[in-house]
Amino acid sequence: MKIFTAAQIHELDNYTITHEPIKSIDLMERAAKTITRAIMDEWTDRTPMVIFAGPGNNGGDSLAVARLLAEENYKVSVYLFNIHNKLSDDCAANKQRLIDSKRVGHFTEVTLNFDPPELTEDMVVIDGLFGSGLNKPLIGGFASLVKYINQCPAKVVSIDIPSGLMCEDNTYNIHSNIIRADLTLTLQQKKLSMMMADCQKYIGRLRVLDIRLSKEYIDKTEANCRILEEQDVIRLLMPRDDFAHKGAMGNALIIAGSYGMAGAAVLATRACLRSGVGKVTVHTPRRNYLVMQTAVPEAVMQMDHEETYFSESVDSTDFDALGIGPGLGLVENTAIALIGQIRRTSCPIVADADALNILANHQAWMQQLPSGIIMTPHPKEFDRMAGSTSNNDYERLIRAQQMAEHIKGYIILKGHHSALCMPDGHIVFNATGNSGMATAGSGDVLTGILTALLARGYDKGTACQLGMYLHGLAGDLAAKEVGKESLVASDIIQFLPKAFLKLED
Ligand SMILES: NC(=O)C1=CN([C@@H]2O[C@H](COP(=O)(O)OP(=O)(O)OC[C@H]3O[C@@H](n4cnc5c(N)ncnc54)[C@H](O)[C@@H]3O)[C@@H](O)[C@H]2O)[C@H](O)CC1
Ligand SMILES: [K+]
Repeated sequence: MKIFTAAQIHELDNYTITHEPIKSIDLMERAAKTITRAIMDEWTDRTPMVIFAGPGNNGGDSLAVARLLAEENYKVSVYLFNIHNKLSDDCAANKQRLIDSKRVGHFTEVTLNFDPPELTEDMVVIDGLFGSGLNKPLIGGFASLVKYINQCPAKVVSIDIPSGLMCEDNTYNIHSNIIRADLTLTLQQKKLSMMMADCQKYIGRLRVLDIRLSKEYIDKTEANCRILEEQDVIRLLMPRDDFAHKGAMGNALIIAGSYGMAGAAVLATRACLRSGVGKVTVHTPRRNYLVMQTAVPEAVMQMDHEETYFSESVDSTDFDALGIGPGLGLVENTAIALIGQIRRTSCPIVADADALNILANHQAWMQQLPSGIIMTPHPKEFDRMAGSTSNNDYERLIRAQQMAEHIKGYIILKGHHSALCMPDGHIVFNATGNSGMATAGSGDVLTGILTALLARGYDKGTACQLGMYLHGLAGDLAAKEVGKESLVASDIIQFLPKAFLKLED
């Protein structure tokens, strides 16, 4: 699914109106019918509905919904906020339709003073104050109204987007003046702010409603951000040749583990082996020998000269991909070996965990990274690498996007919806995964998967998309079996085969 900007959404709206063609008021009616059906799926006509409508088309939608619910025998009270005595045309038309229908129990047009109704637990508030046309933070009377709604015990449904929330950047928003919805019914496409973990508290549960806006516009319009879906991923899968032999299926090298962190090497290596690669070699400190041989007998061992840490870069000419970083530790010898390794490696590289922490500690090295490098930081690792803390998830995302463009690399910012920032500035959000995967070792597994896919011959952008999707999907399948609370990183590996099978089906 493409994620359009507020400006593009507006264009999409207009394009639909002129090309379908359909009158804008009829399009609003179509949207309102879809929204009404979604509300009726959730609450019966015994639930009193209180509608707060704004002066624009979001308000127009909600007035139409009020009328349609009343026609379905819902008890409906409506407050239309028209403090500047200026309604959009379709909002004004829907005000008239609502008055004419005579079905709505209570209708107040607020022009000056507002006496708020009592909102009780059994009620549902429909928030149609502002939608994608919001252009500045809410203040004054609207801010007070938002606060009043937020502290009431009623359930809150937002139409299109919680009022007060911007579609994209909320850095300079006033967060106390944003509706905290229980359910958001967004129209046609998700908005960028809906992908941010720190905006989830406003959005609540999210449903995307298809209001049949122009498919032609959606298909032909370039979007900077998109959400990865199963059908996209299935198209990315390479078939496995029936006559494949291990030599042709890729040769991966994992450099991981230090004394006390052998587990990270085990997880990355096992995940790599489970992701379709022909052969995996793991380079790790001597003392990990027994652990590795026992835990991952399928892997080839390559022992470092040192007992407890990675000390010297190795020849990687025979390998098709390198995964480096899990459990590596931060000693200075390792740091020097790491940059040496990155410099002498010509195959694709995945750098994770301590590889990223080392780069963060040696900012000058950040400028020397080979183009095409793949880095998989979680937010804290990213902030360390970027040399600054971001105030919010949007700011961090934009920084990651800029960094990916600058170093011409791929950055997978891990999180609620992991975001892949590509060297050309595009951002791809992952839709799989769950909170149970926020557990030690989960990132090491991703490193292993990515390294395998690269070695197997996927190009970097494809490997990143496929890798993060499979990682999340395996986590979702694991969570179904063991629950999110008990999920550990090994479970993700255990469910990788089922994740591949699901895509291949
Ligand atoms: N494309 C679609 O999917 C469809 C969307 N619909 C609905 O239309 C709204 C967007 O409507 P629009 O009229 O453009 O904007 P709003 O209703 O969000 O508000 C515009 C209104 O508010 C003023 N304003 C903006 N910011 C503030 C502020 N901080 N304080 C006070 N006033 C503010 C602005 O000047 C305008 O007057 C979309 O979300 C959908 O709900 C269509 O109905 C169907 C197709
Ligand atoms: K709204």
